This record gives sequence, C-alpha cells and structure tokens, in this order.
Amino acid sequence: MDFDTIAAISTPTGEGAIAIVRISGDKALSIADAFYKGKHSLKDVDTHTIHYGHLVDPQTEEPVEEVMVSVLHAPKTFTKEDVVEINCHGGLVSVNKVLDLVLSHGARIAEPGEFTKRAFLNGRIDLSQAEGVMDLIRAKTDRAMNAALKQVDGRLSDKVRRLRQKLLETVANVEVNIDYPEYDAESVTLERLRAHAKEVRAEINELLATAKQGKILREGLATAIIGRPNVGKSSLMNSLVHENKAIVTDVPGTTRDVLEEYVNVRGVPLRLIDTAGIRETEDIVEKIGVERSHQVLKEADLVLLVINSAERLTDEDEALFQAIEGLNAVVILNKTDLDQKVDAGRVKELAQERPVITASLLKDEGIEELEQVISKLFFEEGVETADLSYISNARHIGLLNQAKQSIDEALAAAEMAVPVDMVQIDITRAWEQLGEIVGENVHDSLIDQLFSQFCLGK
Ligand SMILES: Nc1nc2c(c(=O)[nH]1)N(C=O)[C@@H](CNc1ccc(C(=O)N[C@@H](CCC(=O)O)C(=O)O)cc1)CN2
Ligand SMILES: Nc1nc2c(ncn2[C@@H]2O[C@H](COP(=O)(O)OP(=O)(O)OP(=O)(O)O)[C@@H](O)[C@H]2O)c(=O)[nH]1
Ligand SMILES: [Mg+2]
Repeated sequence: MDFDTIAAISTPTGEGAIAIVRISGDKALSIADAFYKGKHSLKDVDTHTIHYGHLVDPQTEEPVEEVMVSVLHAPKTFTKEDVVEINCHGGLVSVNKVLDLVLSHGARIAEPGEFTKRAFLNGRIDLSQAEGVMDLIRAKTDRAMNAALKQVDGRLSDKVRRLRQKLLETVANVEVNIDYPEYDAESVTLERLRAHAKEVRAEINELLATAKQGKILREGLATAIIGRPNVGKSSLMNSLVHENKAIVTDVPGTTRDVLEEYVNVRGVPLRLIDTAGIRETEDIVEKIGVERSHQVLKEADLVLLVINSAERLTDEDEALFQAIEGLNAVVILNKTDLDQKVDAGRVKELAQERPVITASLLKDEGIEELEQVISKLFFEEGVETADLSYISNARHIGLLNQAKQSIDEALAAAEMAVPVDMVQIDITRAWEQLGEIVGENVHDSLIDQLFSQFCLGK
C-alpha cells in the first residue's frame, strides 16, 4: 500500500544512554541521507546494517549529533516498508533535534500505534497479533508477557483460522446440497453440519474458559487490603511487594488515600490496593479516604481482610465481614507476636469457608502461607492452560461469545428441520464474527480506535 513517510521517537522520554528516532516509508532512506554524513551514502549500504556517522544540518552546516543509523529495506522490516532507525544520544534535546531534522525533510510525525498499524495494513500481522504487541508492552509479569508473545506469534490467529476453515467446509457442503440436491441427501448434510458446528462450539468454549484468567493476567487481580485503622494493612502491602512503599506508623489513620502497587505473587499478578483504615471518623481527609476504601471494595476481585489479633473483635471488624459478603477473601490475623485477645473461633465462624491465616508482619511471619493461598485460589478454579494461550482481550471475548451464539442458533435451526440454507446463514455469521478477531471486515473506525491506544513511536 502507498503511505507517506512517518517518523517518531520510539524510546521513552527522559534521559537515557541511547534514544531511537524511527522512520518508515518510501522516503525514509532519502530523508536520512540528506543530513547523514558517514563513510558511505545510506543509499549504497546493504539492508539490515548499521552505520556510524554524524548528522549535519544542511542549512547551517552545523553538526547536530553523533549517531548510529540502521538501514532496513522493505519488505523484511517491522512495517514491511523501508525503515531507518537513528540511534542518537539519549537526551531530551538531542533526540528532539534529530526528530525535527527528520520532519523538516519531508517525514510526518507518526500517530500513536501507526508503525504497528502499518505492519497490519501491509499484511505482516493480523489484528490479534497487533493487539498482542500492545499487550507485550503492557505486560506486568512473565506469565502475561509469555501469553502476549504467543499472540504476537500468531497462536490465536492460527486457532481462529482453523475454526473458520471448519465452518467454511460445512457451508461448502450446504452449497453442494443446494446446487445438486441429488448428490447428497439433505439429512446427511445436516448431520455433518451439526457435527462440525458442535466441534467448533466446543473449541470456542475452551478458549472462553481461559478468559477469566486471561483478564487477570493482563490487568492484575484487583486485590483490596482492608481492615480497621492500625491493624497492619500498609505493613502487609510492604511485605507483599518486598519494599517499603506504604507509610507505616503506630498512628491510626496513617493511610489517607488509596495506594496501588503491582506485585507478582507466584505467577499471579496482583494489583494491590492499600486503603485507609475503615472506621467512623470526623477527620475530613480521613473520611474521604474511608469512602474510597468502600469504593475499592466494590471493584475488588480479591479482599485481604486484616484483623488485629492482639485486640478483641470490635463492631467495626464484624461490619467488615458483612461488607465482604459474597466476595473472594482471605482473613489475616495479624500481630500474633503480641498477647492474643481475639476470639479466633468467632473469626473462623465469620470467615465461613474462607482461609484464615495467622501472621506477624513485624516478624515477617505468615507471608509465605498467604502467598501460597493466593496462588492456590487463582489456579485451582480452572484450567491453567499448558500452552499459556489465554484469551484476555475484551474484544476477542465479545466476538467469541457472539460466534458461539450464532452456532447455537444454527444448531437449533438444524433441529427444527428448517431448510438447510437457513442454517447456512447462521454459520456464515459465526464465520464472519470469528474473522473480526483477526481483523477481517472490521470497520476503519474500529481499527483507528484500537491503534490509537498504543504508545507513541510504536
Ligand atoms: N531497533 C528495533 N528493535 C526492535 C524493534 C524495532 O522496530 N526496532 N521491534 C519493533 O517492535 C521489535 C522487533 N520486532 C520486529 C518484528 C519483525 C521485524 C521484521 O523485520 N520482520 C520481517 C522480516 C523477518 C526476517 O528477517 O526473518 C517480516 O516478518 O517479514 C522486525 C522487528 C523489538 N525490537
Ligand atoms: N507487634 C506488631 N506490630 C505490628 C505488626 N504489624 C504491624 N505492626 C505495627 O502496627 C502499626 C500500624 O501498622 P500499619 O501497617 O501502618 O497499619 P495500617 O492498618 O496500615 O494503619 P492505617 O493506615 O492507619 O489504617 C505500626 O506501628 C506497625 O509497625 C505485627 O505483626 N506485630
Ligand atoms: Mg496504612
């Protein structure tokens, strides 16, 4: 396809050793060559080679930067277009000067995600692979990164293509039946269609079964630490992240706002949320914090309820147990190094089926057990798919559900002995819905919206 030449800074902003300005498009080489001075003209060098030299502003003849320039000829590049990457010194001023030079010689500044969008539009990758690229950048744990990498490699695309092929074959069968009714008795066709459709439905169900964990892998399990003031919530946060991120003091009401940290607990990504201790309070700042704590509770996938075992249970503790009714939770009886005053039997009763762990965060006791319980909660429920192909993207989940419904409708129609070409309509719809996952027949505005969520220079 014919596109203009784009450029962007492809490394994070800030000071670093090296920064890269990436250029892609027909004019990439001639643009870079206009201000590059080295041993050879960039037009004469082999593809996939890197060259030392200087950038010189042709107007002022002032040297701008000392650089290394990579030259990559189409089509074996990230975008399938000619690509030039200028590796310059990683200072804000330097890299922006280089970008300005590139832009003033005929390149246009790239939109967020535009390099990856070109890889898609030029047919190097499909839409689910492009979405995988973004997940790769955002991955917060090894596991999430592996899953994203598989998607970039086309694992999901291959699966979706196979399912579509299977549906297509049933449709082809139906066509034969319509065109040459004498070839294949309608009942035989329907029988085959039913069998194939059921197979596809089963595989879609398998994919959907990985979705819950996929979403958690991507976004982290929203884990709220709650409890009365001063019971050790912030201490728990610090123990789990193995760092002193949250302020811990012996003053009740220390944590005023909600504090978030990502942590990897035995492969389970947690989005840990430390909250303000929940109590009736007149302090205006603390009051807002307490309201936010209640809000966090509403959105939590998992609750860690901390109780001070060196004090008797209070009405506030009992109220907290009520507040977590119906939620996944682990109860932590903290401060076991002090004189024990809590009624452990009553806590067990209030916790119902939920795990209760005793801990002394001050002495670093109980954390191992808690980590074990969390990873068990996460992996026990289901399917830890061996090949790590999780579905985690809301768009994919929606489309899989739609395709499943279309197949259900086809199967229901087949049961009711409606004409076979009516059944075909439902199967074709399922085929189209699966196609949207890999980017077939998707609307331009959806494409634009998906890529605009990428970061600049990607
Ligand atoms: N300097 C630099 N590093 C980078 C990237 C980049 O664009 N520039 N990437 C950007 O994300 C990633 C690497 N991704 C890439 C993916 C495909 C191709 C590519 O040229 N593919 C061709 C040819 C493959 C081959 O030679 O075998 C193709 O698939 O046709 C290049 C980079 C990570 N590191
Ligand atoms: N003895 C003892 N003290 C602890 C233990 N865990 C935490 N503490 C102390 O309890 C006090 C409160 O701890 P924090 O972690 O700040 O408690 P919090 O629940 O976050 O308190 P707020 O933010 O005020 O709601 C601090 O002085 C901690 O050092 C423990 O296991 N044993
Ligand atoms: Mg705190």
